[in-house]
Amino acid sequence: MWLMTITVGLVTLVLVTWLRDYVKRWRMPPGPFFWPIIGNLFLFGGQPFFTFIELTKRYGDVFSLKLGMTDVVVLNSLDTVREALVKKSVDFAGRPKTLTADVFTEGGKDIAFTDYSPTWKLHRKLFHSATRGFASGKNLQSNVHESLEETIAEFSKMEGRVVDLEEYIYNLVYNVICSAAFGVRYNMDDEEFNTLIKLTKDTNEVFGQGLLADVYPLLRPLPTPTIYTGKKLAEQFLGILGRHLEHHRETFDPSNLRDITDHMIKAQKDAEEEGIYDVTSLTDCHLRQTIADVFFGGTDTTIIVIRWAILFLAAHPEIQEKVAAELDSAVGRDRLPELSDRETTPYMEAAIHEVMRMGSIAPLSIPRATTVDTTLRGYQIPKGTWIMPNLWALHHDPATWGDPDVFRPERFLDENGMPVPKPAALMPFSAGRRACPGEAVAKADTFLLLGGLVQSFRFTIPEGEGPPDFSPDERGGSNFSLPSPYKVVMTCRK
Ligand code: HEM
Repeated sequence: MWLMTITVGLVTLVLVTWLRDYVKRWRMPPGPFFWPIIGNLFLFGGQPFFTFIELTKRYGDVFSLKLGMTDVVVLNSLDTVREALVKKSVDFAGRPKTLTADVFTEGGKDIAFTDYSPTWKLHRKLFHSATRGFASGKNLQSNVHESLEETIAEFSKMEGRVVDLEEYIYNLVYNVICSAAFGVRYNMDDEEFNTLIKLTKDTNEVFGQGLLADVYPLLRPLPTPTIYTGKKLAEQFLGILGRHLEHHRETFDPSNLRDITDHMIKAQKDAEEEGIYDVTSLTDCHLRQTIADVFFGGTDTTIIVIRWAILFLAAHPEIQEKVAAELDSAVGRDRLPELSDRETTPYMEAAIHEVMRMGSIAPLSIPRATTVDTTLRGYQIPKGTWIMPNLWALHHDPATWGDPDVFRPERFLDENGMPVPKPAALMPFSAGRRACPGEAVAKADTFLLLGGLVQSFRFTIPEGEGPPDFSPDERGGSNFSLPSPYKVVMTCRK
């Protein structure tokens, strides 16, 4: 009898919640039918940025879905993204509160996954000034050059062979990020280097697609093996970062800021001296979390950009030749490209824009959440609704780009080969209050790495292979648009 009562009670609760959600939906953007409990879960599988484009045909450029029992609003056009992220930037500046984020951010002490709050604002401000300072300083360039020289030597040994460069690019970029974050450049066989790489890859594997408890918060108290593994991974990773932070504090010299950690310590000290901040939000735990953001925000993204770039250039030899010829005339062949060369290499910059547009590395950005009850296009959006900007849709909209599936850097240049103002619809780093604060570092790294590689090698598709497939690999899921595994042949240009 009691089993029957519990079952009837639960079914009634589920139906009442479902009906209440349906009533709430009347004033929200339209969307497809959703089931009790699972909602539209199946529409989020695979590569949902494609599914969402299909859904715009029926529901328009802004629509509502249910991810389990969580409300999600998807933005599929420049207009809706700008209205939400730029015009109503505070209303849309939150992040969903998820168990995945809590496990890795020691309860929300980082920047990327923390909700909109005074502490987030403070840390973001410090991070922004630290990364800007680092991106314009001389250390970034010399760090990249050192790592690049090693990789160029290694690539030279593989001249003429058919190779998959994924692992090499991963190690190259990871090393560049390590030296940006805490000034250490590792040998490829260094134990700590390989531990860091393994921890990052394991973390992405275990948590890449999030936990069920993220969309069913009632499951949060359940101690699952995945959460246990995640906590262990986070502990080990943060332990290494913590030791580097400690060493930086002991050896800190304000007249020689070596890396982002030093820039952060300096920004922290300045903030303390100004005395206007709550020092309880300036702990080493926060700082360690910020450094972790550099890893999780900067590695995969930059690796994917370089991998897309090599694939697009190998598949378009005439464009690769133009990039190389411009580097030859602006830089020559006796030194690696430097940041000051960016001003005299507009074609290279245009090619990087085009890689970021066609590749759309973070196709759904990082989900936002509304901080208050708000409106969009006259529809109501309740506080706490998850917001997904479909950057892939913006970057592949035929109405904006004409021929979105063609790799054509010229679209960012005028008839004299000079840069045109950056189109508003190009936003690989998103927009508004939470737009990527690592943009300056990412652009500097990409220019130096790609410039050095194209200056040194000609990349070609192996003989006998047809044109490569540019559709993103399914392994990237909803988080990343990454190229499918591919091989190239390298010929030395020097
Ligand atoms: C090509 C490389 C990169 C791409 C395409 C990229 C893209 C993005 C995107 C789309 C977001 C979400 C912004 C939003 O919610 O509106 C983001 C956030 C973020 N990125 Fe990047 N990123 C890149 C490189 C980097 C690098 C190198 C760093 C660190 C040095 C970094 C650190 C962060 C952080 C900390 C956030 C969270 C910002 C916040 O929540 O306030 N990113 N990035």
